[in-house]
Amino acid sequence: MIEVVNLTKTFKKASAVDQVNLYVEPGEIVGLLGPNGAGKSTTIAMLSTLIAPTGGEVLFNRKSVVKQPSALRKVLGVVPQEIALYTELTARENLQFFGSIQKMPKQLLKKRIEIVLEQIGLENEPKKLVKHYSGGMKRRLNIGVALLHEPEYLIMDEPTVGIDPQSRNHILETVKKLNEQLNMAIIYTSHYMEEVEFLCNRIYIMDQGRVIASGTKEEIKAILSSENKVLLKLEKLSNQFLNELMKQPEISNIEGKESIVSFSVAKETNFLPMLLAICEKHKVLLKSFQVEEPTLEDVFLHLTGRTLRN
Ligand SMILES: Nc1ncnc2c1ncn2[C@@H]1O[C@H](COP(=O)(O)OP(=O)(O)OP(=O)(O)O)[C@@H](O)[C@H]1O
Repeated sequence: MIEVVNLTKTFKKASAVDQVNLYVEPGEIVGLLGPNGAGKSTTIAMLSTLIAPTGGEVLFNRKSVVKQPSALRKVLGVVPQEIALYTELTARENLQFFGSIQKMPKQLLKKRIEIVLEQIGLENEPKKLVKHYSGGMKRRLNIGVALLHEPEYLIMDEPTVGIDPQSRNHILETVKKLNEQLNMAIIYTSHYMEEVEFLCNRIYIMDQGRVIASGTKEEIKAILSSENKVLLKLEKLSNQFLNELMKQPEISNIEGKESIVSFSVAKETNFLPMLLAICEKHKVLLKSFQVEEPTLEDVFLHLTGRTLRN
């Protein structure tokens, strides 16, 4: 098990990571969710022994990683946010190169390269140079490099940023397979709430260097268990209608865009008579309405007053 205890990193007095506590058990997928600058990359840089903490500890099987980094390094793969590949080489040549600088035995490396190429879905691109790859293919190869030594824990730092939807789905499916078939533990950082919801068993939500919520999806959403989100589809949005909604004390987080309006309301509130009366008053035609359970995005908004992707 990897444990992070009161982990802190300060850059020139500015706190990038502030007293973070988290753990990852073998075989689970843990999500680190947070907006840009939340401290996710800095946390995993310390987790993967790339930078030293200012305070706190990283433990692997109860032993300090700072004092003894090699035990964790042996079982850890890291997929960095930046693509680090040789573009004048093929995928196989890149894997060959990265395997040999890790001093992997020749026969083992040969075998692992074939397995990894299949895992990342690049087995049918033997002659193509990486410079001719799409962004998504490069990301897949970047993941492949981290898989060469068959890690038990894999850290992935925003692996789907800036790639096409097809490659994104491929990466998400690969992550699921690695976890389900090989029991690999994955630490997955993202600012895409849907990815974290789809993949992760447990989630840590970070903001401004701190963990502001953690637990299973259900536990985190239970923070808002007293509220539902209501989505209205109108024929046409009017400002008077929105203003009148904003005056209602029982509803909050009102947003209106084009013909869609959303707001939060306490679960036990019977808001329909009030809503229909406002529609009637402002001659707004209500085409449909939907009551939804809260999402992780709603929890983030509730805790910070901001959206994840602003
Ligand atoms: N080497 C550094 N020197 C100074 N400040 C840094 C350094 N690395 C990170 N920071 C600052 O620490 C804070 C956290 O950054 P970090 O990259 O960990 O966030 P993040 O959640 O990974 O965001 P992103 O998704 O943009 O990578 C930011 O304010 C960032 O500017």
